Amino acid sequence: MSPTTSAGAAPGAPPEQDAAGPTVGADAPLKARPAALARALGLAWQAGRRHVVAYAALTLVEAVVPVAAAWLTKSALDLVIHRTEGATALVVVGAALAAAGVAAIALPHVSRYVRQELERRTGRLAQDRLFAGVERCTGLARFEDPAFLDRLSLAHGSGGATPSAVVAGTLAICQGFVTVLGFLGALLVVSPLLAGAVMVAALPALAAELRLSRQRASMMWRIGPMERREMFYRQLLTSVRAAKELRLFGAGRYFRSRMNAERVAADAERLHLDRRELGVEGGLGLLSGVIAGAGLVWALLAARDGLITAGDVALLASSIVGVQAALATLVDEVTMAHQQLLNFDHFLAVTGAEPDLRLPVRPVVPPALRRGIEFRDVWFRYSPEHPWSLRGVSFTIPYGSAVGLVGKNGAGKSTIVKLLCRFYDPERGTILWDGVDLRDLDPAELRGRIGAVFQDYMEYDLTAAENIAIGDVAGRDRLTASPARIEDAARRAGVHDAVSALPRGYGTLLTRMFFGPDPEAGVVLSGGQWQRLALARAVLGDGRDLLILDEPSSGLDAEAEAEIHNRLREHRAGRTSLLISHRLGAVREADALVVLDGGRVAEQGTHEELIAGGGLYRRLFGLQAQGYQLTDTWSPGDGSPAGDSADGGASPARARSGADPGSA
Ligand SMILES: Nc1ncnc2c1ncn2[C@@H]1O[C@H](COP(=O)(O)OP(=O)(O)OP(=O)(O)O)[C@@H](O)[C@H]1O
Repeated sequence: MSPTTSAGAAPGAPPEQDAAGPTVGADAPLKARPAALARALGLAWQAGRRHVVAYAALTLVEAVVPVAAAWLTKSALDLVIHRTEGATALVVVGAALAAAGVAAIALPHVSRYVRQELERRTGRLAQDRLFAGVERCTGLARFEDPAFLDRLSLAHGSGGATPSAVVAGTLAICQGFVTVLGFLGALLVVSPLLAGAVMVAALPALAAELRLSRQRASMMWRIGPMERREMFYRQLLTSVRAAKELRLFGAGRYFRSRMNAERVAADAERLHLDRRELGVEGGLGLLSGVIAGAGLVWALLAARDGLITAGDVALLASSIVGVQAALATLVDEVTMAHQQLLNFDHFLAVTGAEPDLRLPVRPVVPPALRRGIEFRDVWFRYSPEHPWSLRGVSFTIPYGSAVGLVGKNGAGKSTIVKLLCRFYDPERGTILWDGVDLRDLDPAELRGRIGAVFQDYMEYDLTAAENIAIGDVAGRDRLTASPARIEDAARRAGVHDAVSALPRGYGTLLTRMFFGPDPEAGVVLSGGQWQRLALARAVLGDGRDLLILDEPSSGLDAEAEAEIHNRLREHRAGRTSLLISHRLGAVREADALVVLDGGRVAEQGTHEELIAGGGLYRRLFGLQAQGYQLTDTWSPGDGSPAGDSADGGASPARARSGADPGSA
């Protein structure tokens, strides 16, 4: 299966339409789906039923108030001018009018309060659902798919606010309808013709606004990649890691101009749409104004001729303004809800996406490793557009033995590690865990049996203890490793002394990010100390069947590296492990070595066998050993014991992480 297609899709097949929404990675949706509306309302309902009900009740009352106020004003005027009733009626109407005024002032505040709480609740629920959806991506391929990343950022932006905005929008639409109907009723009483004209003017406005909202959603989709690139440059310009190089190379200005260029391009798209909106909305506003003006002139003339009363004129004026205001709100709300729903589709696509890796219907719980792990004719590429990274790789990691993986940069070593952890599936061939295909195992269970230090290990902005405890997360809300286990892992990784010497020992925060008044609150570790912490994390889970060490000591000084390797050798004793290092001296003692070249296994055997074989390994080893000779006696390729000397072999080289031994 290709890593970029949905689970179960054949390589090269079009992406699947998932049940919950549009396909992850598909084009921008342009039609709001009723299913999306139902899901958004459902989410808001789950987040806060009482708030939805209260908000609905308040909205309906708000809808009726202006119509009631207009009728009451008309009645009051007619009572005053025609004196048909006594003072009591006037007092009642006046009191009712005052109550309507109070309601008109107070209700928006109350409903805003309710709406804000509803927003917070749905926002929390939506965020949790979104990240649960992200967690369902058990592999890595989705995180390398730009279309998915765009969808994710839009989903993040829209998911939290959308359900409550859709509830508010739907209710505002209902409110608009009630208000419009009330005023139209009033208008019909005074002038059916005018009522018709006001209504007809509103329909093109509705259609135009809907069209604009589709264009806005599509524009947001188009500028998504620009915004992501802009964000990348922004983060780069403020990142501590990048600061050294940016200053040394004077590259800050270059990245600033690229950041600005992205913003300019995105803003040009926004401006284009804003202009279109201005034209359309300005034209529609003009049309409404003409209708309202004509209606008022007619009403004044009709009142002068005695055809209608002064109260009717007041009612007509309120109704025209009320209908147009309600229609404008209606149009705005429909547009807004439509746009929110289009964005909500991204949320649904992420939360409803199938897992990126095919999961077995009845996953096998991986048995404790007893025989070993076998790569059998494994072919893999990161996507159909990429070249093969592994081409028919076959080798075995026998139970209880240490296998070293060596090869030049790009040979495929880290790719093998990623396949072993099942971050991707091979396109052809199989990886067997005691004879069981990795694809038949539960990925979480499989990963629970593996301890690993990755080449690009993480540095968490947490305490030292937490940085280690993350290596064995059992609970959902808290880290469960005991202080004794954490300390034991730190000792094995040779970082206990350094951590103990920190201002607050294991409780020291390893970042200056969350700064405060306390200078001891956070410290910054050296690269090698961070690497040791990553190592401690990997060796924390004691019962793990397989230990993977991808360049575990690249950042350490020579003495520290020797010490760490001794400790790790003790820790590995009798365990199954896969070691990757460009420093061949660090892996030569492995039980077997697998040499990769261009995604193929070039040779396999013990250090002695490979040296005797005179192939790639011998050449690489010779080149490294040459750099460490006290006397210049080694000649690459002659296989003389000098290369196998203590200096040439066992002493750790000072190559940096990722250095190509071929170019040492
Ligand atoms: N995420 C990725 N997407 C696309 N191609 C990738 C990705 N990761 C690695 N590759 C490609 O796969 C090939 C093997 O890379 P890999 O990282 O496995 O090599 P490596 O032997 O670990 O190299 P190094 O010694 O430099 O760490 C390379 O050609 C690389 O460009």
